[in-house]
Parts: sequence; structure tokens; C-alpha cells
Amino acid sequence: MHPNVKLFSGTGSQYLAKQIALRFGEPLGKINIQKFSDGEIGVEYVESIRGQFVFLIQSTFSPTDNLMELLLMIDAAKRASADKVIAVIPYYGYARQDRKDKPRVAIGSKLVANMIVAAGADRIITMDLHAPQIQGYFDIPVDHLDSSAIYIPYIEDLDLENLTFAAPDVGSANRIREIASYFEVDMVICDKHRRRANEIASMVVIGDVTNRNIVLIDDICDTGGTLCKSAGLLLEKGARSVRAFCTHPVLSNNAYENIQNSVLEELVVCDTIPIQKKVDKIKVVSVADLFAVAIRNAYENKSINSLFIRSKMHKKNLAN
Ligand SMILES: Nc1ncnc2c1ncn2[C@@H]1O[C@H](COP(=O)(O)O)[C@@H](O)[C@H]1O
Ligand SMILES: O=P(O)(O)OC[C@H]1O[C@H](OP(=O)(O)OP(=O)(O)O)[C@H](O)[C@@H]1O
Ligand SMILES: [Mg+2]
Ligand SMILES: [Mg+2]
Repeated sequence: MHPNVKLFSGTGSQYLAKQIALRFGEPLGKINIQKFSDGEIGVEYVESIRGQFVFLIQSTFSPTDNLMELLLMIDAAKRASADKVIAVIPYYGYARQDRKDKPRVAIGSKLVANMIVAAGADRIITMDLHAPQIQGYFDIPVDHLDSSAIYIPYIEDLDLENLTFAAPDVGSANRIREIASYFEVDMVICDKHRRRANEIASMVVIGDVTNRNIVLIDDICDTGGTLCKSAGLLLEKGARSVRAFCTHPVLSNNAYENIQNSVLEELVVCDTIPIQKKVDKIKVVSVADLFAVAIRNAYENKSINSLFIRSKMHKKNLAN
């Protein structure tokens, strides 16, 4: 059905990759990925990929073996004469090291981009990078997908009165601006300050939340500290309810318990990283359709503009 296209999955993204392949309409290609006795990784394509468009699906969450696997898969594909190698990275790890915010630190996200390009990738397809400017760390095309296309219908179905969007930190302020404008509702921002990694030194709410049903939007939920703290604060300031939509469920340490015991009504996350535990408050929505379309459009050399909220806004304006 798609001549010259092969999809392969790394071990970190197998479930999602199967769903993407199903929607794309091609089975996953065969690849052997093995761990040697000393912990090093080896990859080997079990079928020919000569002259093919090869899509390699792998989120690069911790452990770094996931990244190493992806690098080896790219290198092996190049050496096996693939025509184009496209790294499909639903969650791009190391993104929070996005700038030199103190002396003598690395810019990890630039380093990782250098490694992926040096390995031989021709294009990247990813979603909700921690900072959109990370696209510029790659000197190859980046299709940067936006998960709002997935959770907008979910929020529409909730049909909340007094709906207000909230950014749990300044990094999410731009994320919520377009969504609030799509729903034609207000937005508020929490100003979060960190002195040390994984700790929140202070947070204040900017804007009125009295009697509002709040939807928090964030890119990553790691320890859950940012979402739990902002939800508590918003309720304290008079919000009626608080729920959260967050793309990447990193969910380290006691995050599952923190979310379950928080004041959040629910946390809706995407399947860019596999969930480790089932808890009532955490719901998962799939990005598989969106990635399948992005892969098809990359292969057919078509625009991915229709996948974005601005395209939904355009349609809505035409309807009015
Ligand atoms: N993977 C990480 N987990 C926690 N904290 C991280 C990680 N990578 C980098 N960091 C820290 O985040 C700050 C930047 O935080 P901002 O709120 O964006 O200023 C950086 O200094 C790292 O220490
Ligand atoms: O679940 P947690 O452990 O709290 O971590 C997740 C939060 O950390 C990151 O923000 P960051 O602190 O980098 O701020 P920024 O978005 O303003 O850059 C990320 O965007 C989340 O908001
Ligand atoms: Mg940050
Ligand atoms: Mg943030």
C-alpha cells in the first residue's frame, strides 16, 4: 500500500508504534534489538531497507538506553542504504536542559540534537517540545506536532461552564493562549520559581479564578509537583474545580500517588511515554492517529498544517 515505506519501533515505544503502524496501514518492520551481557545495545534490521523511507519510532525518555537505541537504529539504517531516515520521537528527552541558565552547565537538548543529526537522521517528527526553540537545535526539518488537536475534543465534551485555562508556569503561557482563544475564554498564569531541580521555591497565581472551572495545560508531568502545587493554589484562590491536560507522562518518584492524592479532578495524558501504573485520576489519550497522519504527510511531501489548532480556528471562523 505504501511502496518504499518501512516503520520500525525501538523498545521504548512498542505499544504506541504498533498503534501508529495500524493506523498508517503497514505492519512494523522486523528489527533485532539486543542487550549484550555488559549492557551495551546492538541493532540489526532483519529485512532489506535499501532505497526505503524508514520511520524509526522511539521516545527518548529515561533510561538513556532509549536514546542510544535510536542513535544505533539511525546509524544502521544509513549504513543499510535507506533513502531517507526519519526519527519519530513522540517524547524528546533532555529537553529541559534547553539553555545555559547557570555557569558551567551543558545544553543537553542541543547535544542530543547534534547526536541525532550526526547519526544520519534526515527529518524529525516530534510533539510538544519543552521549549519550541529546540526545533532550531536541529539543522534538518522538524515537524513539531501539537497535542491540543487531541485534547480539544475532550475538553469540548466536558462542556464546562466558566471554563478558564491556566498555565502552571511561564513555560506553558504560550501553550494556553491559542487554546483559550479557540474556546473564547479567559486564561490565568501561575508564576513558578525553582531554585533547585525538582523543587518549587514559590508559586503565585496571576489572574482571577473565582468560581472558574480551570483546565491546566502542561507539556511534562514529572514528579507531579508543578501540577499538584498549581491545582492546590488555584482552588485556594477560589476556583470551583481544577483538572489538567499534560502531554508527556514522565511520572517519576511518587508522581502517581501525588496525582491520585491531589485536588485535581483528573489528569489527562498522552501515550508518548508508556504508563507504569493504573490510578483512577490518570487517563490516557492516544497520539497514534496524529503521528500516523504526520508520517503519511512526510512520506507524501504534504503539509501538516491541518493538524494544528490554527487550522481548527480557521474552520471555526469560516463556520461563523
Ligand atoms: N530532567 C530534568 N529533571 C528535572 N529538572 C531538570 C531536568 N533537566 C534539567 N532540569 C533543570 O531544570 C532547570 C530549568 O528549569 P526552568 O524552570 O525552565 O528554569 C535547569 O536549570 C535544570 O537544572
Ligand atoms: O512534574 P514536575 O516535576 O513539577 O516537572 C514538570 C514541570 O517541569 C517543567 O517546567 P520547568 O520547571 O522547566 O518550567 P518552564 O516550563 O517554565 O520552563 C515542565 O514544563 C513541567 O511544567
Ligand atoms: Mg524549563
Ligand atoms: Mg513547565
